[in-house]
Amino acid sequence: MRPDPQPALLSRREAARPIPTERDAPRDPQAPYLAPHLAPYLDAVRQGLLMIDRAGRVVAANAPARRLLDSLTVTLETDTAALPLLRALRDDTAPARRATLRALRRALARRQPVLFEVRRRDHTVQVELHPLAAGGWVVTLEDVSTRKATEARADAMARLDPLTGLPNRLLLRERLAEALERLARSGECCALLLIDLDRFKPVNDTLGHPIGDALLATVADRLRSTVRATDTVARIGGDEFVILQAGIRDAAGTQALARRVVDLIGRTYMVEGHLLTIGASVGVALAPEDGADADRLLKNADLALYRAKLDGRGTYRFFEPEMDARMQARRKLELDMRQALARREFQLHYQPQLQLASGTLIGCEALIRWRHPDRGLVSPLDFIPLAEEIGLIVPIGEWVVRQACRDAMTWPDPMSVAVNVSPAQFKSDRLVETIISALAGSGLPARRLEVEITEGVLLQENDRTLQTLHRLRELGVRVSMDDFGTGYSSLSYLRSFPFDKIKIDRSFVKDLTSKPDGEAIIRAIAGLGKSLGMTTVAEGVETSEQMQRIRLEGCTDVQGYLISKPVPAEDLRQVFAAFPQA
Ligand SMILES: Nc1nc2c(ncn2[C@@H]2O[C@@H]3COP(=O)(O)O[C@H]4[C@@H](O)[C@H](n5cnc6c(=O)[nH]c(N)nc65)O[C@@H]4COP(=O)(O)O[C@H]3[C@H]2O)c(=O)[nH]1
Repeated sequence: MRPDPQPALLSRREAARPIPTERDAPRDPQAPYLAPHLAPYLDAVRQGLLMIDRAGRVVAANAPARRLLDSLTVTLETDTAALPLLRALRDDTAPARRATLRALRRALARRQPVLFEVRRRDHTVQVELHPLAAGGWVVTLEDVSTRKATEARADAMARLDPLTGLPNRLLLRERLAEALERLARSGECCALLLIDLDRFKPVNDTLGHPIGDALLATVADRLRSTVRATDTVARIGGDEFVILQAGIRDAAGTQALARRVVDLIGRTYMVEGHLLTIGASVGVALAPEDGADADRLLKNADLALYRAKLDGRGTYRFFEPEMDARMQARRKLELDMRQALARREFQLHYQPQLQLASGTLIGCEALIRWRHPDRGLVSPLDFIPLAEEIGLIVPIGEWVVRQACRDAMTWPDPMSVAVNVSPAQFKSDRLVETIISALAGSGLPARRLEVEITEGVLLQENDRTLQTLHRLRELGVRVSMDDFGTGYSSLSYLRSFPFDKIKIDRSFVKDLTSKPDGEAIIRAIAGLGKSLGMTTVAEGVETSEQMQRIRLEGCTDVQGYLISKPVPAEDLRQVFAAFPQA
């Protein structure tokens, strides 16, 4: 037997009837809809309530329902047919209205509950239809304008960076999508400028986050002040900003903007009594030539930014297709490097250090080499920075320490071995444990191991770094400061930790004979070392004249091609034999 077909909400004829208007309103509009004895109960309900019978007629409506319908400028009349009434509940926006009607039609046909929202100016009413088992429907109406306004505010907040008030990555993405749509529709081009602050981290680390935050807010103001109202300035990361330049005609305007950004950000800041200088590197990608989708544009702007940083920072670069090729090469290097450890392609070379007073060799610095299957011997300068960037320096550095300790055990006591330790290794937490295990595994006494660090190490998380350095000192490992004088706070770092040794950068040794102040600098550092009880090693000594001067200026040790180039472990015996034993 076929089930009883559910009656339609309205017959065709009824549905075609126009919605009654104010003019047709009965004298007592409440009368037909609620039995007088029910009215006080249903009118007390907060929600609007409409009851629709099996024939699709509104048979009851409480007062809140009438008020809400009124607010939507829909009039309820005697004998109002439900479907035209529901149809009259429409959004002001055509697409939303079509979607609502479609959902309504489907739900009515299948007799399923349906919920939709009706927006009219600043009003939003939520309408919910529930089919009744016996036929007919109950409709609830609720004013959700306040909730909607709160949600809209929260939505807007979720798209803003709270610190600077600038659009965040999410909003930037939306604006970029709109710009690309305009590009497809009307050919209006746009540019994406990716801005990375140079030297922001040291400010944040040394002066604290409140100062860093205030600085970022000022940077945001400066960026805002230099763009047009149609452009978007966004903050998408700690010290990363983006400008989406809309409606550009040629690259000249973008170039001028990029130049302005570098100049503006590079000007001095006064933040809570601190005079600060930072810089900006900018990578630029243009749509459509550098990409017509958001991901491609962002990626290419990022490649251009990478180039700007490589070229010394404080500058801007436009994307060029060869940058992509270079990045591919970098990726290949990265892949090769990841395999190099397992394939035993790394090797240590050692460069001896000579004690000037005794004329004896006191130890060697371990310098890594990569014997690449296709490229031959690769200099650490060509792969250590990348290894640091991608964190691979941690396992590589571990291998260096273990191998260096094993090799040093074959040298005459008390010759020591010095290893370079990168900032990323200090961050990894494993450094001290690795060193303890390398010493234990090789049997090398801690006093024969030396750790060389550069200013880069001390620039990061100072307290934790100093703790690690102190732990190493407690083990008996010596700590030396490498490339002294090349950073801008070398002197202040000498006060923060009792280094055993200062290594004077080879640029000063090179200047020794060519620049008048070369001698004075070496003399000053040697004097400083002496008064602080630290040995001083001059690096990069290539001529006997340089060695002579260095001796006169008071340095204790020398290292350089004059003594020996870095050599493989197996050639060291020969080098040692050429010098008197300690
Ligand atoms: N022109 C000239 N150069 C001289 C002379 N004497 C030594 N050198 C070179 O100067 C560099 C000294 O090492 P560094 O300043 O620690 O600088 C090192 C160090 O920062 C890094 N490095 C090397 N091995 C390691 C390692 O195992 N771990 C880490 N983290 N870094 C390493 O790579 C840098 C470069 O290493 P190398 O290419 O081996 O370059 C070495 C060495 O070969 C000289 O008389 N004249």
